[in-house]
Amino acid sequence: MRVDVVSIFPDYLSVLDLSLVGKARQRGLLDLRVHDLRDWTADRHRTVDDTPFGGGAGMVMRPDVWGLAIDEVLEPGGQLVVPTPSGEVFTQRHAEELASAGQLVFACGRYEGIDARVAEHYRAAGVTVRELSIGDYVLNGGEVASLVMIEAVARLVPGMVGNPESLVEESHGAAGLLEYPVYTKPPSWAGLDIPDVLLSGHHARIARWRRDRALERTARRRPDMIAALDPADLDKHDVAL
Ligand SMILES: Nc1ccccc1-c1cnco1
Repeated sequence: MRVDVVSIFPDYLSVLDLSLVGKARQRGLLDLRVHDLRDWTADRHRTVDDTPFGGGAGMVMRPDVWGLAIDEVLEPGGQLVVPTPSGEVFTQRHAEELASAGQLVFACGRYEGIDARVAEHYRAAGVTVRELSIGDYVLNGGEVASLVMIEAVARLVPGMVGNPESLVEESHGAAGLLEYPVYTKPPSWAGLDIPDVLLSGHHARIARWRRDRALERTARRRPDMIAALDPADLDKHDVAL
């Protein structure tokens, strides 16, 4: 998979040289390229933004500069990802969909955003354009959101992680529930012991305990996920004793 990131702060993406994504690049599993949007400007000041039509505070990123950059970087069949607070909220489902693309181009907007005609232009040209938010909070730009999405997508690329079983995300995937609490040695710490059932060696009871804790935690923290559970799946969480 090829991933391109276009930003006015390309150094922000240098963290991608580390860890999982860095290893994937070295192993040729991921072709990651970072570009400075200003390389597609023609003026002395390398201008990428201007005042908004209709007035208002802040600046808007120019469509002509973005168009030159995306025209050069986007391959046929590649998808355009525009991190934006006004986008669909990014979920594991989006990560799975994006992981099957041949190329992803992340357009990192700053200021008040990118001129709306950019997304409109590429959609009209038949390009899949995904305007995605990573959550309801304000960031200064799309770089951090791109890092989040690139990590979520890259780890799904075949060969990226050693044990494919670990890809079935406990918190957002296998059972549609949040992860149950986990414990490791020492068995007693700060006057706190681990639940006895986890020492029982009774696997069915352990599985039941874990399912119950996951259901409790999900009901308390993410009632929306409980509401989204397919009743037919509910028996998936049931464990015969
Ligand atoms: N706040 C932002 C500003 C610029 C580009 C993306 C975002 C964003 C993405 N997900 C949440 O916020």
